[in-house]
Amino acid sequence: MNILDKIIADKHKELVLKKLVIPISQLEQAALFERETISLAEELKTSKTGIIAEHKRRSPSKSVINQDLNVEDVARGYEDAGISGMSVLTDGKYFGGSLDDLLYARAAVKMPLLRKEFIIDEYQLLEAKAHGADVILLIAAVLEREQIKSLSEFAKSIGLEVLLEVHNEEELQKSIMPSLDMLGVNNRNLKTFEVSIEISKTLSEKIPEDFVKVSESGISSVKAIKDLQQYGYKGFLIGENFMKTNNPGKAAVEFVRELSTSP
Ligand SMILES: O=P(O)(O)OC[C@@H](O)[C@@H](O)c1c[nH]c2ccccc12
Repeated sequence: MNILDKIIADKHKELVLKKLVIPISQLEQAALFERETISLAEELKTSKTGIIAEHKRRSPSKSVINQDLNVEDVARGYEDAGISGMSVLTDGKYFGGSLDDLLYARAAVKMPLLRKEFIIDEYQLLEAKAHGADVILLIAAVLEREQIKSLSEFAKSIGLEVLLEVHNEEELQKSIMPSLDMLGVNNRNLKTFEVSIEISKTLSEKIPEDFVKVSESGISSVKAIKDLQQYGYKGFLIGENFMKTNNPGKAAVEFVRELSTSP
């Protein structure tokens, strides 16, 4: 079993248990369920930087990244840096995140928030909405086309935007459909952890024009972003590069400054 298979097997178990504790009706009654969501796709289309900064305590590939920070401080720091949106990892077992992280980030900032999770069930979309997300991630590597269709359509029906993540051409071809808002190319292979931003470059021309293109993972320099912009990318998902510092907000400010002053 590769790591992705393990994560998904655990997710199935986790969901069975969660549903016993918090029924769907309770999620739908949450105050945040009524909140009007904000569009990340629109933000990326008009933004100069297009950075989506992530809150990530640890990961299966790097183990501990940073366990000492407060998610509200990180969120405020990112927002003050003028980034386009924030990604909040909510998986507990492998990434040290939680739905509470999403909730606290929501309480701290106004910018669009992405629930970064391994989504396999509509229940997780209701959770995302109830905890203040604006956008959800769907990972093509773990979903059939029919699942991508039903999950993305359900997300849209409750006002959530959809970022679909692919890592190769086959995943891209099976996934293209109108209910997606943004197409993300993950530069990291989730099964082997190998990272290369060349993947974003190669796949860029295969992505239909009407999707906002996002490059994800392994981005640590302004040069990489300048390069990717040449390939039509509007969004850049950055986690570790900010989270490994003791002040991710400050790291983001410096990065944004360099990006906006570089030719
Ligand atoms: O820390 P990085 O290399 O900047 O990567 C961020 C983000 O792209 C990565 O965390 C990610 C991309 N897709 C995912 C799917 C699940 C978990 C995590 C991810």
